[in-house]
Amino acid sequence: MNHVVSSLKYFRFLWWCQSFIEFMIKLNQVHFSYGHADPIVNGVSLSVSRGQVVAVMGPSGCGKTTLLRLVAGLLRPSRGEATLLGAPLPYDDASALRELRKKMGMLFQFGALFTDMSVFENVAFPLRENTALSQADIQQQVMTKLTAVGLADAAQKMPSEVSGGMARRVALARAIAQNPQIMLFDEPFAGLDPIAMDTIAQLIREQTDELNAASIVVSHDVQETFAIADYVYVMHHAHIVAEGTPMQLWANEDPFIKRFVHGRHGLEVGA
Ligand SMILES: Nc1ncnc2c1ncn2[C@@H]1O[C@H](COP(=O)(O)OP(=O)(O)OP(=O)(O)O)[C@@H](O)[C@H]1O
Repeated sequence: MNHVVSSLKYFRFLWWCQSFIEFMIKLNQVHFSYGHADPIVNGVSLSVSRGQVVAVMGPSGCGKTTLLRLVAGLLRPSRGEATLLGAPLPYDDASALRELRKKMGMLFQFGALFTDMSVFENVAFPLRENTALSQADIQQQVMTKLTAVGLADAAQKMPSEVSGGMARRVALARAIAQNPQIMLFDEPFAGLDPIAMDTIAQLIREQTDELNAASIVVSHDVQETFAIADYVYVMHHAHIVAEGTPMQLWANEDPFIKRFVHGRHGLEVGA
């Protein structure tokens, strides 16, 4: 009897472990090119499990944003497979894709705010569009997110009345308004001062932990990104050329990785 109980405990333990290593995002040998041009993403595999912040870094033009668009299902791989929440992306089923996107929060590089809506309404927008929350719940959720990005006082301002850095934080609050399970951030630190950068980085970490979500951060900023990432992929010329924990990449002796990680980040594609 004891034997059976301990076996059951063991299987429950395995199941518990599995829930932690479950991949929320998985790309398997994904290829993509725009039209007939050279591949922009060439045989890329990556995975992100629950509660992980994974960074994709690399020089300008190496294909990072394209990779994020492939994860979001905005682009379809020419070869390979993209799996989200355990199932292949349903490219041919628009309504399934729409439902899936409701579980995603995306902050894209040029994700502009709606200029004719207040900061509050910008953050409320996805909640009004995609949920049946009451006005009171929307009010509470929006103010929670605005407080998290340090902008509760700016709720009634219009986008034209806030600075560029503040607008970016509003866009971030909007991206996480629905408590998404998958969060995709394209250059979330661009145009921010060091304090705001730190706030945003910590917020990405905290939201990922609180929601037990899976986040991908695309960034050039080694310091901020390494501070919050569990795992990092480095892209160059459409390929993943290195991967590991921030500590492992910090210690990587490859000349390209050393150059990227330890200083001169402004590498061009041909570097
Ligand atoms: N819609 C498009 N049509 C054709 N080519 C594109 C398109 N979008 C991006 N590209 C090209 O794909 C390559 C990779 O672009 P991508 O934006 O993915 O790079 P990135 O690594 O995110 O760059 P950055 O760090 O500068 O944002 C670039 O050469 C770019 O010009």
